[in-house]
Amino acid sequence: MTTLITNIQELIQVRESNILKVSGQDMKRLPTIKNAYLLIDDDTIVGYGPMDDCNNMEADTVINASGKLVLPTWCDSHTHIVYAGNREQEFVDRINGLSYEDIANRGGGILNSAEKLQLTSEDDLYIQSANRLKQVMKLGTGAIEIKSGYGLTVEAELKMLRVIKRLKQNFPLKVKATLLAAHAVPKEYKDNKEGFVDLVINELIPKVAKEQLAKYIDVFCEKGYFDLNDTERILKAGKLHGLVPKIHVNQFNAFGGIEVAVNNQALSVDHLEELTLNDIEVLKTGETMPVALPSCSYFLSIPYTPGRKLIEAGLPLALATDYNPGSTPSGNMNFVVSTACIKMKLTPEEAINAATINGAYAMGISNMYGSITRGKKANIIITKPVPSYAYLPYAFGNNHIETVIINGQIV
Ligand SMILES: N=CN[C@@H](CCC(=O)O)C(=O)O
Ligand SMILES: [Zn+2]
Repeated sequence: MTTLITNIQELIQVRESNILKVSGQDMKRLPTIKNAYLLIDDDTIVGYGPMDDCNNMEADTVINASGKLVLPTWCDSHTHIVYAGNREQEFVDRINGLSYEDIANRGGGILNSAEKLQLTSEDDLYIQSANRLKQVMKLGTGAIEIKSGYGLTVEAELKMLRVIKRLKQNFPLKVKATLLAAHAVPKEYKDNKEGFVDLVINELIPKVAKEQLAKYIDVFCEKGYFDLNDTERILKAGKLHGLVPKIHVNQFNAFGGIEVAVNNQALSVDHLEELTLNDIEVLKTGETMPVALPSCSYFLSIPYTPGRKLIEAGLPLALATDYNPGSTPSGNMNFVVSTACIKMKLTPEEAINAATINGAYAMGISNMYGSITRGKKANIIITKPVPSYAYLPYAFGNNHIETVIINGQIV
């Protein structure tokens, strides 16, 4: 089955060669073709070019995209969309003066979500999560990473990962699973964090690896959660079982977690709201993708990741939502792209590169997703009529998407 999209006002993020990420100055460049066509065969991009080259081309379905833009779907490389219930009461508590830390210290936060999740059946958890996934697909997300981490027991973590597996089987978009093995110290281990890290290393990681329920291993490396030694131990144990590190780090404090991640060949380091000059130097020594989560900064009123500094140091940058019930109850990549432009001073070109090809890199899938390239998956967004691609982040909060195509099919 072939689909031909014609008269595209501008085809965005066209990459002739199959590059895996863009860094530094190159992020300012967003290759496009004006007045273009795009040809899809089944689930694959097979052709594109100027309309002048589209004469007499035939297809089973023809979509006229006159006045509209076509771009690759968003690649959201950091989410926690499998969760139970919500935490709007904590939101109100923060409005009334409590901090995220105060709420965590009194047993709320991640521990609150873990309690809810442990009491929720696997089927109910699946239904709640599937609804969120449907919603983000409509918002243009065509590839997504989903973490565990609200289980905090071996059984509840496995339940989360089995739900992610079902989502992967039942939805057309690309799903990559991460074992967020150490997200918070469970109440039962309050005075025995070592014991919990031992459980993660000796039981949880081997079980998850044996059942092939995750590809990546994550730790919340942060004061009051897991320190450098815990992080190192867990990443090493994960690697021994074939899991690739991809960690939460530098959200509230910068104390060397990035170095641990880079030394363990992490695929990405995520958050980085706090960043030292040394962190930037360390990042320059490896292939780890820095990932910014601007919706989290927005929601918690914490600093934005200094994306400009990273890009000006020649580094790449990816953008993701962090969709979760505590710090970012939103999976809207369009808002993320706008907020990166408005608050982090990324140009529209940089933000779109960060949310497509670099997001795909942060999931290890940029060979097949994240750009308009022959042979890549036909995952695309067709916008409503808009004047230019800069209009997308500019007119923030509006829905500019008309059609989302995933694996060659309209969703
Ligand atoms: N920071 C750690 N984990 C999540 C938030 C978890 C929560 O508050 O439920 C995050 O990435 O922001
Ligand atoms: Zn997160």
